[in-house]
This record gives sequence, C-alpha cells and structure tokens, in this order.
Amino acid sequence: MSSAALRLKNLTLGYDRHPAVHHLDATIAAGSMTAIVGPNGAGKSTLLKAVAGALAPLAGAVCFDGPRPQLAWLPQAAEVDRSFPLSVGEFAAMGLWSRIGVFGGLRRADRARLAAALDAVGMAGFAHRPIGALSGGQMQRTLFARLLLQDAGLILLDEPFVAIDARTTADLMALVARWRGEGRTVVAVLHDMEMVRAHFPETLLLARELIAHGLTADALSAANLLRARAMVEAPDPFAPVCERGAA
Ligand SMILES: Nc1ncnc2c1ncn2[C@@H]1O[C@H](COP(=O)(O)OP(=O)(O)OP(=O)(O)O)[C@@H](O)[C@H]1O
Repeated sequence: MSSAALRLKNLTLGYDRHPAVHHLDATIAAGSMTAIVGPNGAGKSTLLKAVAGALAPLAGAVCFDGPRPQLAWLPQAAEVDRSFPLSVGEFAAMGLWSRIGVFGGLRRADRARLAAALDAVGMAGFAHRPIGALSGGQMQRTLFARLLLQDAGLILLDEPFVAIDARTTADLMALVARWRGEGRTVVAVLHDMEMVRAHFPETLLLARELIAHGLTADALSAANLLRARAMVEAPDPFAPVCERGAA
C-alpha cells in the first residue's frame, strides 16, 4: 500500500480570507492512525477539507513525502446529498471511478469487488435500494463500502460515527482498524474520547491552532483539553485578519 507522511507546514486555512485554522505545523506519519480532536468550531473539518484538496490554504501548505497518495475522504453525513436517484450499488461503485472512469462499465471483477465491499459492511442484499430510502446507519455503511472500493493509501474520516448505533460503530471501527493493518494512513475527526483513547494511538488536538499532537494519552491530558476549550471560547472567535506574522 503506497502511503506517504503528511506534512502540514505553517498551514493557515479559512473562508473568504477569514482564518479559521492558524499556523499549523505537524507531521502525520505514513501508516499511522490519528484522531483530530477539538471543540466545535475548532477547525477540524476545515483541516480535513484542506488535506483532501477541497480548500486552498490561505498560507502555508499541505505536503506529502513522496508521491501524493491516493486519497479517500468521508465527509460529514450532512454533506452527502441523498436526494440523488442512486441505488446503494451505484453509489458504492463510485469508489471504483478512479480505476474505471466515470463512464466505464463494471467488469465482472469489479462487480465481484462491489459485492464483497457491500458484504463487508453488512449491506449485501441492499444493492438495489435507493440511497434516499436508507437509515442513517445503513447510509454510513454504504459510504464505508465506497471507501473500501477506493482502496486509498490515505483515508480521511469526518465524524464517521455520529448518530450511528453501537453495533454499526463497532462493525465500521473494525474496518478502520483493518486499514491500519494494511499500512494505510487514517486521519479521523472524532468527538468520542473513549473511542479515540481505545483505537487511535495518536491525536492532534486542535482549537483554531495546534494545542497538542502526539501519543493520544499525552495529547488528551486534562490540561490540554482545558486549553483547547478556553481557546475556542475566547472572544473574537473569527478574527477578520490573522495578526500573527508568517513564520
Ligand atoms: N463554508 C464555510 N464558510 C464560512 N465559514 C465556515 C465554513 N465552514 C466552516 N466555517 C467556519 O470555520 C470555523 C471552523 O469550522 P469547522 O467546521 O472546521 O469546525 P469543526 O472543528 O469541524 O467543528 P464541529 O465540531 O462543530 O464540526 C467555524 O468558525 C465555522 O463557522
């Protein structure tokens, strides 16, 4: 599996030139499993968007050691348009697009891969169901099937287990743990500290700027969590200009 270290270099991100994440420096090791943790509005989704290439930095850069790895990004559930008239099978098969092209038909091997992915997420038998008719948990399983088919070296997950029951969470978490064993790099925005402590060896704690990054037990110390909360609750949460000079 081709995986490359991900380097965030003096990264400042924002919208309409208003910075939301300031001067972030961090290296995420190839093949590691990192949780991005922080209060609401800390800039976690913004960071994932930038790593995915969907948001250009205001300053600094997202770099990879070696060639840019194939990347798969699971956005927050609310951002997925389910009104599109697609079946579960058609939706999950989008994970094969990078290999077969948007208009390429599924060959027998692709169909077998699709069936195996739906089976792996517990959605075998749902292939013809419209995605608009799925429960939240079934949709999340379908999104994971698409991720499986993308077969990416770098996997970005934005709150993958929100409003998902314990059984589905455990099933999908087992898939994530398997990706790590396969040498893929996993970066996940998570709010559930218990899950982070149980499954994610490394954590990047963000509160508009970097609070801590390293082993999860160290990064999530009470002092760091307090500091993160204070940073986000501080006045002027969305400064019109970044006052700190570029490093
Ligand atoms: N499309 C956008 N346009 C303008 N501002 C935005 C946009 N998306 C996010 N923001 C702002 O950027 C800041 C960081 O938002 P972001 O969604 O990255 O936070 P988060 O840490 O993921 O929060 P949460 O835990 O609530 O999902 C917030 O102040 C938010 O209002």
